[in-house]
Amino acid sequence: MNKNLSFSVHPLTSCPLKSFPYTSDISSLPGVKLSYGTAGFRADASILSSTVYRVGILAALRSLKTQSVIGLMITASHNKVSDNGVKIADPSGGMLSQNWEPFADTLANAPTPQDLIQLIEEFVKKEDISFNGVRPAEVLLGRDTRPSGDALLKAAKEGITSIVGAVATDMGILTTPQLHWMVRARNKGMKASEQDYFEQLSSSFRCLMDLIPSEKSKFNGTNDRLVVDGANGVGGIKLEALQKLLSGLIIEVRNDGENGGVLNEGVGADFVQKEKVVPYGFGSKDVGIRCASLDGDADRLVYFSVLPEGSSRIALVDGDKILSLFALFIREQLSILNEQDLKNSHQAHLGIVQTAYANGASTNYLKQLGLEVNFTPTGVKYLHEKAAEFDIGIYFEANGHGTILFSESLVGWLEARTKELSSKSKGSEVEKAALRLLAVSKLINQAVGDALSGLLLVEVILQHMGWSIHRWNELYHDLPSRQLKVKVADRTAVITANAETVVVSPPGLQEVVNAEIVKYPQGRCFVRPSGTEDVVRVYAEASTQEAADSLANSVAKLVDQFLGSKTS
Ligand SMILES: CC(=O)N[C@H]1[C@@H](OP(=O)(O)O)O[C@H](CO)[C@@H](O)[C@@H]1O
Ligand SMILES: [Mg+2]
Repeated sequence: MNKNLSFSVHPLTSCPLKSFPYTSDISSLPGVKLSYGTAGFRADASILSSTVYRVGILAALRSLKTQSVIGLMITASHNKVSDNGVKIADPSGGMLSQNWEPFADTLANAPTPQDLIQLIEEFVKKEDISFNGVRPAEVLLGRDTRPSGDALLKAAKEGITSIVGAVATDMGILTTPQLHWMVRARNKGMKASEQDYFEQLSSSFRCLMDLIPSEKSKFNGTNDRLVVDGANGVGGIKLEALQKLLSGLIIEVRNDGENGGVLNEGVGADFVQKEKVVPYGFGSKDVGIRCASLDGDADRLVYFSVLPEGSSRIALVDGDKILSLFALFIREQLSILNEQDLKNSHQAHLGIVQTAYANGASTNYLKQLGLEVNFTPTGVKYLHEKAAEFDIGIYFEANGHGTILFSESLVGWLEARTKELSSKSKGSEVEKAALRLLAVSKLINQAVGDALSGLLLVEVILQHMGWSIHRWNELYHDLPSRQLKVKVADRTAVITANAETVVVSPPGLQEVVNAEIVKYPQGRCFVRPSGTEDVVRVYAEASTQEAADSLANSVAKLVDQFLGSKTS
């Protein structure tokens, strides 16, 4: 392999690239084609260095194009420890702009260094990226606790600094949401260190705790205790650091990676949500206690309590229920403001965003509260984009990834109004509601779903309501559901519409699925190609578990008939 291919400056773009130390290790693996999906690039860590190197180049170009700080996170989230991945945080702290994803794909899959150089030159020209007289590129780097992180970090740094003048700043081992938070903070000219993150979360948590109505807080010694499964990843370590700044909450972290546990193996939010059993380290001693589980990079959060019968079964409190709890609290504060504050010219609009995987019972519950519920395709980027359309937009995937977005205009109004009220109506209900909303906007990560900030918000709302996890879980009862994966010859043959609830191609499939659904009371079922695995997913819901299983199985058979089994 040509290890240090020198590059001559292109006459048209004057693209001052230096060298290409990582020739493509992907091209030597026939059949491997990477695609920048909802989770960036993910694969076995041993084949990723050239990809991460190339994403380093991409991040530096993105920084030049936007004239802002960009983030590059090395993680494979809830996947196994031998996997790794890489994704980019845009200037807002959100996901990489969707119109750069095709470039990311071609860059990652370019077979030779020459192809790579040509692609970059063409893209730089097309996007009109300038190298002269502009702010040099700056990329913040983060990685999770995976052992492969160090080597991939080195590849990323080399990719970034192959663009002349570009600066790569290593922020260390972080949760994914911490890195996104830092990118957003840097671009807003705010303090952006890890300590600043911890201080913002802990001070807004304290503020919300201080605003709990005294008659509502029925918590006693047992109820301020929370046990957290850290998935043997980065989240548990960070939570242990964060909790030193908190009072009024006792957190015990298990599976923090210190005692030989393997990342995501029998632990973590993905395992708990999918398997609906206790993670390793939990059992009959925990019956009735409030427990939470983070995923490997701490951007997903679910709660659970261990059931008395057996000791491995749990009552799962998933992302839909976290969303419902948040929606109730926000709605309560907004109605105080909208109804009682005569000066409130800002009648704030609250919107809820879910995907088709949200349990139908949660959607019904939210609609019964009078809330507007919107649906988007699966993938955080779609939910986030939709939620940003509201004054306050709450989004969650059932798997526990979500957050609450506040519009800048609402935050500006709340800041001004709380100042005004603090001199004229100090201690009034209206002032408290405005202060609470402002504190939530600072506590909950505005860049991306964040298990640590989500956890603190859940905890303070439960204390505000005086609720146990059982009371919370009783908000509504989930409809029985079943998810299946079908391996087909070509999953891209499945094309969907209406937020992935209707199959438009292959023709005729939706009609036969509909004919199945009508056989089941409260039946709902949809079919979509996964964005992260080479499978077609089938989701079914019905009034009993047997019916949901039977509906899912029949539809999986239909998918198989229409699309043909995978031959390998
Ligand atoms: C049913 C399901 O859980 N789908 C997950 C999964 O996407 P798929 O496109 O379904 O593979 O991974 C995504 C990225 O982590 C996550 O956003 C999404 O919720
Ligand atoms: Mg994750």
